[in-house]
Amino acid sequence: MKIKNICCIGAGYVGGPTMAVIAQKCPNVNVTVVDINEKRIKQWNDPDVEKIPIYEPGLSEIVKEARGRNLFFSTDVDKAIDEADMIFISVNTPTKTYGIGKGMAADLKWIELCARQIAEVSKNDKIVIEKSTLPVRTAAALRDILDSTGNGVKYQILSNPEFLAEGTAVEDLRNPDRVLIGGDIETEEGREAMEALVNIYATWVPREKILTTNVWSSELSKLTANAFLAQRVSSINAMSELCEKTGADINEVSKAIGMDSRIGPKFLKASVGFGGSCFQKDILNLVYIARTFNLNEVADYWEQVIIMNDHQKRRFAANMVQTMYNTVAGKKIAILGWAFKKDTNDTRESAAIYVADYLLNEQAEIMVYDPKVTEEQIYSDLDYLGTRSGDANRQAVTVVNSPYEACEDAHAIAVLTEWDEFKELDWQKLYDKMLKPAFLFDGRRLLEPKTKKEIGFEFYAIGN
Ligand SMILES: NC(=O)c1ccc[n+]([C@@H]2O[C@H](COP(=O)([O-])OP(=O)(O)OC[C@H]3O[C@@H](n4cnc5c(N)ncnc54)[C@H](O)[C@@H]3O)[C@@H](O)[C@H]2O)c1
Ligand SMILES: O=c1ccn([C@@H]2O[C@H](COP(=O)(O)OP(=O)(O)O[C@H]3O[C@H](CO)[C@@H](O)[C@H](O)[C@H]3O)[C@@H](O)[C@H]2O)c(=O)[nH]1
Repeated sequence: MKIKNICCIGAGYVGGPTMAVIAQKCPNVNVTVVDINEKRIKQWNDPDVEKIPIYEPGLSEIVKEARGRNLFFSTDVDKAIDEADMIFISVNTPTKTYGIGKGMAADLKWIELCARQIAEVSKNDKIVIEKSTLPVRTAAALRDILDSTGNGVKYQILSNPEFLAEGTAVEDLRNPDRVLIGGDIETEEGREAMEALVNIYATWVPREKILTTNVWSSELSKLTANAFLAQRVSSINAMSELCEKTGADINEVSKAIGMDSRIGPKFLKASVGFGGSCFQKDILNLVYIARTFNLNEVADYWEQVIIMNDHQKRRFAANMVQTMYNTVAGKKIAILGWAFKKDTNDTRESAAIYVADYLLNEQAEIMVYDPKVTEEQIYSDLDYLGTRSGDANRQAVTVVNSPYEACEDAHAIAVLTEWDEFKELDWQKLYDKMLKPAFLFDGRRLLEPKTKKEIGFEFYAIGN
């Protein structure tokens, strides 16, 4: 089966970069990324390619090369569905904020809307691909909806979860550890559909890295991968607290255990807590699924990863208050870094939001500097928590364009994202601008302690 037209519904952090790379690698396939968010599509089409809505190293260059050639961004969802042989669904699947499963289950309303729209518009057979992260067995619901029109159109449903990490999306897409494709391996049509998708990826991914499984294994593998990764971060963060009490150093512990080839060195960096749109949401979803099957021990086991992460964020902020003589009321605190990790402008579930909220409850005055996150986004993150009014957030928080401005007359600095540029700052200059004693809290183990202490900082780092 030769694929000529691909449609991707959802022009977000996954749909945008993933389709840009497919378009670049497969110049003979037309790729149209559609979204109901007009502003987002307008940004993707901005003549100034640096203004595309997602910051990822290397992405603007790819968009520049492929956009207008075989990569298109549009709000005309129906047209793109109609023309496509293959449709990726890459819409958001956040944690539900209402009704049954509130705060735990994945909200599948956008997925269902896509399925209904595909069913309504399609006039010829299609391969429909779950790119979004979904609860295991969602494909069965998609099939029900797609097959319910009775218009004779046949669908093959595949699961093709995305494993890219933000900040390294382009590199991860170009050189994935594996590509996972789940489908109906029992039927000829199912195998053909899987082969069509395998062929797209095989343009640039070695065949042995393309894994095919049944649909349920593929859906569940995505949740499992995120649960395992997040569990490593919570495990090392749990140990960081013990390090702080015992004189052990978490970086030394990480290195020592990571050299065991059975453990491996990655994802053992202690931090102020993991953030991002995926880990928490996917584990909560996993916990919810386990509970619906009455697997309470399984659910409790994974829930602990989240409990530990919430504790890490809270205890970092509490330690700041305690260290600064048990009060930060009226004190100016500079937060360096708002994104949930470096090299992205994404702030979803960023630890910085929760640390700031905690400090604001203690009546601190906050200055924020992040190289990629906008002022509008920072206020919207705080407003979303609903802890205080929008006016109160704007009164207590100031967003600035330079770290030096953030530190003017500050009592403390908290480094909450591991941006490389923070390592290169003129720390003497920052110190000189601050009130004394000048406190420096490193939530990322980014900074070299010795030189900071020599300057005169009261220096505290996670797990030290
Ligand atoms: N962000 C990541 O790094 C990452 C990595 C792997 C997997 N995922 C998963 O991929 C999915 C998408 O994540 P994201 O970060 O790209 O989300 P996102 O919020 O950045 O993008 C989703 C987009 O879908 C659009 N949308 C929603 N319903 C629509 C509809 N009916 N028609 C057209 N457009 C619609 C939204 O307007 C939005 O722009 C989620 O399931 C997520 O769990 C995300
Ligand atoms: O040793 C580590 C590694 C990560 N983190 C933090 O963990 C969070 C998540 O980081 P990362 O996994 O690198 O970024 P994401 O973009 O959230 O990617 C995860 O979530 C995606 C969405 O499902 C998956 O596709 C990826 O494979 C998975 O790594 C960030 O806050 C990191 O700072 C740590 O604190 N210590």
